[in-house]
Amino acid sequence: MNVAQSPRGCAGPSRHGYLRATLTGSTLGPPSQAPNLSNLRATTVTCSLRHSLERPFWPQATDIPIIPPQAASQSLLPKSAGLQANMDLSKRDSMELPEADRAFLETHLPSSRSTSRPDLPFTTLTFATSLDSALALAPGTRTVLSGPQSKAMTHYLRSRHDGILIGVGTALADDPGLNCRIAGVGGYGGQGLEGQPRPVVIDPSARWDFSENSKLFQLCAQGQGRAPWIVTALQQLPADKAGLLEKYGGKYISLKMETNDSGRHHIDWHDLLVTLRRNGLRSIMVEGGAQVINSLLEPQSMSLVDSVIVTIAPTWLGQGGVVVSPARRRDSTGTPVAAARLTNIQWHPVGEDVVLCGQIKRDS
Ligand SMILES: NC(=O)c1ccc[n+]([C@@H]2O[C@H](COP(=O)([O-])OP(=O)(O)OC[C@H]3O[C@@H](n4cnc5c(N)ncnc54)[C@H](O)[C@@H]3O)[C@@H](O)[C@H]2O)c1
Ligand SMILES: Nc1nc(=O)c(N)c(NC[C@H](O)[C@H](O)[C@H](O)COP(=O)(O)O)[nH]1
Repeated sequence: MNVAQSPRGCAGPSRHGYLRATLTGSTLGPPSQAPNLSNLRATTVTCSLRHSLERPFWPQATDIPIIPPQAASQSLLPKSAGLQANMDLSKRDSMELPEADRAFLETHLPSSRSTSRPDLPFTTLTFATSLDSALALAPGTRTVLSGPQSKAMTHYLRSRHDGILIGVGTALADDPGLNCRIAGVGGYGGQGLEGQPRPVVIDPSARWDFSENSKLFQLCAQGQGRAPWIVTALQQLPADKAGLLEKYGGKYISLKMETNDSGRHHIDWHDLLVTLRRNGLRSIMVEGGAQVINSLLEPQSMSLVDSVIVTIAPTWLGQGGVVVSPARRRDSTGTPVAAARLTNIQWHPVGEDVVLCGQIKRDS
């Protein structure tokens, strides 16, 4: 089977359009732990760099394992994974990212590229996706996509940014730690909280019912992470939650947000990023989920993104997942056009995944 697709798994901007597969010969190759497609000799997927709009045309993944078994124990992990077996238990949770797996990132990171706007943080959009552009099997379902090496890469990215931003949907689904577990950063053999990013959660109506038992606050208590800043549209804040945040050095940030007819909030990304910069965050990695990413990829916001680093796992999650797919865009004649395109592209195999780095093309 040989197909050309957009990062979200589409073969064309519309049923009658034709996606120009601008990458010849660059294929992901047969995923080493692909679902059992024994009737196919090889699966070659050529990923174009354009977000198209149509629903993915991949067949429903029904009778095939949707998540290949991860290496069940450390002893199965290749040494290069940085998660060697028999590690010193005091660093049990920490990871390492070999130099060979980090050098290619350098030109896409804040230190080597400062944002051209001093009032804004350097903003990196980074997430892990399936071959059909899904972040998770279903809303509210935390789904492991990254292999151990690209997971370590994500944690390395966290050590290189002042802040890490998610939406409340991710906080509710994952109970995430949102810290960095690279060996040598604060809490993992380093000083204080050096290298630990500030978690930022967009939660307009304060839906996140966090407590001392939330993973993030447990890490704070252990000196292995920072307390979150929660961005809300509320002026009156829940006192108990505000008290818990303050206890660990976090806070609510109230920001004016537009609401649509159904009462859904829509943050102004420029306002948010200026506010975070004013609070001292010089760089932010936006990790997801899909609603956060799709809104940041809207025409009026996408120019705020300085760098894109996407981990593509060799897995189809099938229809019904949480999909990254920006809103439809049309040209002046009303014809559907690609929503966004990357430029200055680099593809790097990391373990069984491939990592795509680039910048959003300005005339996207
Ligand atoms: N694979 C990955 O890299 C990755 C990363 C993050 C999350 N996830 C997964 O994605 C799922 C969560 O994604 P999701 O899309 O459901 O939720 P989300 O994390 O995008 O949060 C959605 C909520 O955040 C707020 N929000 C988001 N964008 C906003 C905007 N522009 N203005 C105002 N408020 C905004 C709203 O309250 C919205 O309901 C979970 O299953 C999680 O495990 C995967
Ligand atoms: N890079 C990446 N690969 C994945 O397979 C996956 N599921 C996520 N998901 C990101 C999301 O933001 C998760 O909530 C945090 O990754 C939680 O993980 P931590 O507890 O912070 O380590 N990210």
